[in-house]
Amino acid sequence: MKYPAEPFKIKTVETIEMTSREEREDIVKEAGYNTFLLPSKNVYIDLLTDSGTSAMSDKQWASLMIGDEAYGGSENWFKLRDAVQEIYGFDYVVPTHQGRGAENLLSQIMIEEGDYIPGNMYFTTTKAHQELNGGKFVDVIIDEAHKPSVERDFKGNVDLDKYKKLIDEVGADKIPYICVAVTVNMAGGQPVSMENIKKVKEISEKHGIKVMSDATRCVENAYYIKEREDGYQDKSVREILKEMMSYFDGCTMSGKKDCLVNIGGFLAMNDADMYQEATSLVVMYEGMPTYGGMAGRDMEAMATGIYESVDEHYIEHRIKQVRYLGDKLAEAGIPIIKPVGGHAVFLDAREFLPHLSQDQLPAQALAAAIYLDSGVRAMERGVVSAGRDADGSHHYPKLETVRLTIPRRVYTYAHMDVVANSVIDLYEKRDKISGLKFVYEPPTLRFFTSKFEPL
Ligand SMILES: Cc1ncc(COP(=O)(O)O)c(/C=N/[C@@H](Cc2ccccc2)C(=O)O)c1O
Repeated sequence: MKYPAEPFKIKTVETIEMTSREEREDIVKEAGYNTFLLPSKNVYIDLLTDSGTSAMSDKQWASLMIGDEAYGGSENWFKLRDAVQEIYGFDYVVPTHQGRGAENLLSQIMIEEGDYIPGNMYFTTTKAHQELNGGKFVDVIIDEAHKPSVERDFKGNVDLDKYKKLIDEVGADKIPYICVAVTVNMAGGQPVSMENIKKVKEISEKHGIKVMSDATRCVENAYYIKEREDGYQDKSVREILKEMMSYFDGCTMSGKKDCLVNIGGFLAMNDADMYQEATSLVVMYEGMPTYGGMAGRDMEAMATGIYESVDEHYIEHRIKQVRYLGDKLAEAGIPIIKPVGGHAVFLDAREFLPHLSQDQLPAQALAAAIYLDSGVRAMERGVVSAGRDADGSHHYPKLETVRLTIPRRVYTYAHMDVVANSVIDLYEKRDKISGLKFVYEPPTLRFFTSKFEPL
């Protein structure tokens, strides 16, 4: 079915309020035209992120009642460890409070000053932790990933020639690992094919380079392999996911996405020595290696969510609900990144607002305009998110986008219609949208807390 009905019935509801246009003008000004700084109570449909915003199932809520809050050896820890071993296939698991906790551990363990970390397009926190430990991120994604209107089945793929060229240039001994994100968030939630993962593994093994994954949205990636890659149509998403992860030496996981929980994450690996290092480090940052910054109840909920995330009906609806919104916008001629990704529809702000240069912060301006128009909250994924280069100038990314990020099991198709209608109405009066300028800019990860004013 092109757009399947929600494979769940609603048992608990959380009412959402609609503000007036006049109220939103004051609210967005108070938030410095930064959607991260909007009070949740003033947001009608919240598409800021799919991180930590999923609806938990009744079974997950029941998990909270069997939280074993023992400081060491919590029963919930063993359930989480077993779930990771069974669904992803890694031998060792170190729990962390969320993805950044795992990125911190991995970067400290694997990276030395002057190392190079190739990856399929940057992600803000991943790159920040790599650089914090003296590493230099090198983008080895295929060129098409930086071209919004170019359609490819697997736009998240690694460009194998770029990867091999980097190895030849800097030497394999300066590359502790390649980080393959599945899917690629900043490219528009674009997947990586199984064939590409296998080839990356082959090249890496030849040079003694480890292959790590940012597995944050790996179930969505597995669904695209089932849908688009020859030889996988008759396999279950669960089987595809297991095969996919078998080519990695380990992964960082933000459980707040595909694992369907509000908090949680882990670092997984197959190497016993690396596990030993990680367990001695985790106590510094997250707590015992049997809770890693999570309560027992959260570990239980995550173990349950891991099993639910590979349910065929759940993941089919998840992907196709996002596609529904993307298709509606594309049919109306709205410029979006194509093909539609797994977790969000990305508006091409450069095409949407051709009268604004990147210095006028088009994606930030468009996100603020959408909130003003309809109370829908989106996220800027352009020059503001990209930050500044070492010489202090803006880092101008090729992609200047606004991300409409769909939480899992939260909204219905009717909400998608509200979002689509608002964006389409705004597009018709897009020339009225003015640019923004910084009035406050923090030194790192500026998109979270910067404040702006209309030009
Ligand atoms: C591919 C990938 N890898 C790691 C992480 C970190 O995981 P965590 O520490 O948040 O659990 C994330 C988090 N993505 C969230 C939240 C976010 C984070 C930074 C800037 C904007 C938004 C988002 O995309 O909305 C991710 O997408």
